[in-house]
Amino acid sequence: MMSDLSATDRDVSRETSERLSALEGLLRKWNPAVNLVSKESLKDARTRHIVDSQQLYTLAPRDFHRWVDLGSGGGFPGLVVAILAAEQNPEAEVILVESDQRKAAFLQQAARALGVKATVHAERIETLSPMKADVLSARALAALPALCRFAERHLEPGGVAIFPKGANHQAEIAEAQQSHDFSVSVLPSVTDKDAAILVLKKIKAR
Ligand SMILES: C[S@@+](CC[C@H](N)C(=O)[O-])C[C@H]1O[C@@H](n2cnc3c(N)ncnc32)[C@H](O)[C@@H]1O
Repeated sequence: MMSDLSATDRDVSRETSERLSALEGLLRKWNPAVNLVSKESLKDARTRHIVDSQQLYTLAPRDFHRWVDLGSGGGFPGLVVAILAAEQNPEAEVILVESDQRKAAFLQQAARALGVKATVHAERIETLSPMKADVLSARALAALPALCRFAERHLEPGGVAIFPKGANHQAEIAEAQQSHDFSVSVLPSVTDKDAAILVLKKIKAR
């Protein structure tokens, strides 16, 4: 595990830092009942979930209008994005999509308790009408070809997709290039030396 003292963690206001800590508290409280994240990952929740999500925010345009996080689970990265946007881009919309009703209830209640704006869609991505996002994210949801299909439907032309991926990311890129054209930047993760963050633009089916 690499350092959790990334620049992203230092450069937030006290209120934002308190909200991030409160999210960690809510995660620990709800996790035994709802299984939001693996029990093992809670030992290092700040790095594994919060800092891991914060680093994605820094890769998006600062003045994004609508960020859609697909398969948000316990709120990673979606709730962290909503917390950071409350300070840095308060007019922006943050939309979380989560089909598991209990997890969606957690997301709704957590956003309210944290005092941040987030819209939760408790339904399957496949049944949503096009979301017109200018930033789309998904962590641990699906392989890259499937994420590209979601992006085709939900990302505006000119938008950016941010997908954190594991050690297998190069193979996933090669597979996705069979079905889609896109530009991709492969960036290192500050929380896991084997992981990468893929930033895709101009995603189009071949
Ligand atoms: C492995 S979890 C990852 C959760 C979170 N993004 C994270 O990284 O901690 C994947 C989540 O996506 C949700 N999910 C899976 N398929 C979905 C779909 N088709 N539509 C909406 N949510 C979906 C699951 O319920 C689950 O909470």
